[in-house]
Amino acid sequence: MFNWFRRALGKTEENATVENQPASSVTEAPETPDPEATTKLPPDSPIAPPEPEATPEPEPKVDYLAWAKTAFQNIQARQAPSLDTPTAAPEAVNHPTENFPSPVIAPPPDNPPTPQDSATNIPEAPSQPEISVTTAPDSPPLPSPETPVGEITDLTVPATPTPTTEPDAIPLALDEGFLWSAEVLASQGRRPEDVDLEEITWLQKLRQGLGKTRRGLVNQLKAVVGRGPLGADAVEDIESLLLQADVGVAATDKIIQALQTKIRQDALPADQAIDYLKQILRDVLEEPFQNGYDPNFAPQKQRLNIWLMTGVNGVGKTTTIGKIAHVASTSGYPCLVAAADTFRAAAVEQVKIWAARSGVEVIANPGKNTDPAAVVFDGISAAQSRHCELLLIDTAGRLQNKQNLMEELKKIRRIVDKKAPDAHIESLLVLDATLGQNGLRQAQVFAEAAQLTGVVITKLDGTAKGGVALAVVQELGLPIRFIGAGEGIKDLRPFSSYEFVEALLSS
Ligand SMILES: Nc1nc2c(ncn2[C@@H]2O[C@H](COP(=O)(O)OP(=O)(O)OP(=O)(O)O)[C@@H](O)[C@H]2O)c(=O)[nH]1
Repeated sequence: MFNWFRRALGKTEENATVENQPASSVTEAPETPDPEATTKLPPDSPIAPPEPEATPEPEPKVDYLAWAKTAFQNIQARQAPSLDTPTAAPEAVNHPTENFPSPVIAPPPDNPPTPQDSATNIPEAPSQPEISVTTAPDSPPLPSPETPVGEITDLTVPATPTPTTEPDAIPLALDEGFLWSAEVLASQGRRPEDVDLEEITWLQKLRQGLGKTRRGLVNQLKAVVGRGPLGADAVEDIESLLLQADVGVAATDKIIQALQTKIRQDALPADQAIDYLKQILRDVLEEPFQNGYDPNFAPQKQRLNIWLMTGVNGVGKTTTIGKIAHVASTSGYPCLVAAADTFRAAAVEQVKIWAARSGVEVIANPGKNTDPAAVVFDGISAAQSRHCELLLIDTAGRLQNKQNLMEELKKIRRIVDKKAPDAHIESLLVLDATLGQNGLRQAQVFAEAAQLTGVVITKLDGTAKGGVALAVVQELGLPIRFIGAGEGIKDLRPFSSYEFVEALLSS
């Protein structure tokens, strides 16, 4: 299994750090965001006006096709069925050459994460919480490094069936989608031998999900910016395009101001203007990192991390909990779920189903209208006694009224702070991207009561336009931590502003 959190931390091998993290993503940020951080950009400023251009060193030109073929070969070799007769595992290809050698075996990811070992002998819990024990599904054996070398003949191989066969696994093929994904990864400085099929699959899903918005945006944007310096009419055109993409008024204004500043100086050709627009969107998405939020988001090892999951019903909160549990447990973080959405009995059952898919245990209290604070208390006790590193707490998405809901969230937070003072706590709001600006209003309601520290955006594979990501960052100043693009257990990944913007604007 691919360790998505190690990737987010800019590491693809043990203790190796890929030199590809964009500058803004490696700044060490204090642990808890300081809203009054001095680095806050003045409210009315456009994106920081462009620095005087230093003559950059010419970037070594990457042969993206060679890079993609090398990555493809390594992935295909890892997909090849292992045979009985072990053979020496030659070095992975990492120096693409024109006439490609026959595929070589890249060693399987080092120290692959062990599946969540679900404790079967549960210690007597002090209270009477019900603990549903699930065992991690038998993960398929990793291809042995001795997998034999074979000639590449068929460039399309079926994707390896995953333990829970994904509804729409994308077959591996060296096609346009693979090449696009490879270029996105290569341009971040990744090495072809490190790339995993899961990364390619995810990037293709993300690009598909944002395809409709991208086609609309890019074609019309190119027509507008291609006319040279932005005049009033051009600004109006771009403004309406961004608003139609759910970017929201505040983020749109900021983007337009930055674009005008740049294009007023140079009559940029359309492609360069689009590249500059990409940079502006990345700057908007990464602004929380300038204000104290850590750009690298992963549970801290050897420590209890508690992630409170909030959001109204229907946005995909339960599904998201199951998906995050899957990412965490397959990335080597012992994980537990506390079903504290006790307002709806069905919610507890639903969380159990999703957690079982990820082989993660659920702490729940049977019975009607159980006190969610008691479930949280039991969940933390269980996580502490089992030295879990990640406790996901599902909270109510709907109560009799907003006031009660907010009070309950505050009470849960007080329990967490009291019971686990040393835990690293995140409070993540789950937002449905298809709700567009309505989702933003929900976010504002939760922001204060739930002491939010981040956002998860779901349903980017549906009719979502994607712009809500920019709107929510601009309005709430919160970083996006995950995005979901499908109903499968693997359809949620840590958020990358670079990859999101490429999927939104790169045709
Ligand atoms: N297409 C798509 N559907 C999603 C995604 N995430 C969740 N869903 C679907 O959205 C619906 C609601 O998901 P839930 O996880 O039940 O939402 P919830 O917020 O827990 O809502 P309640 O179950 O009412 O508490 C389900 O049908 C999910 O399959 C996504 O990324 N893409």
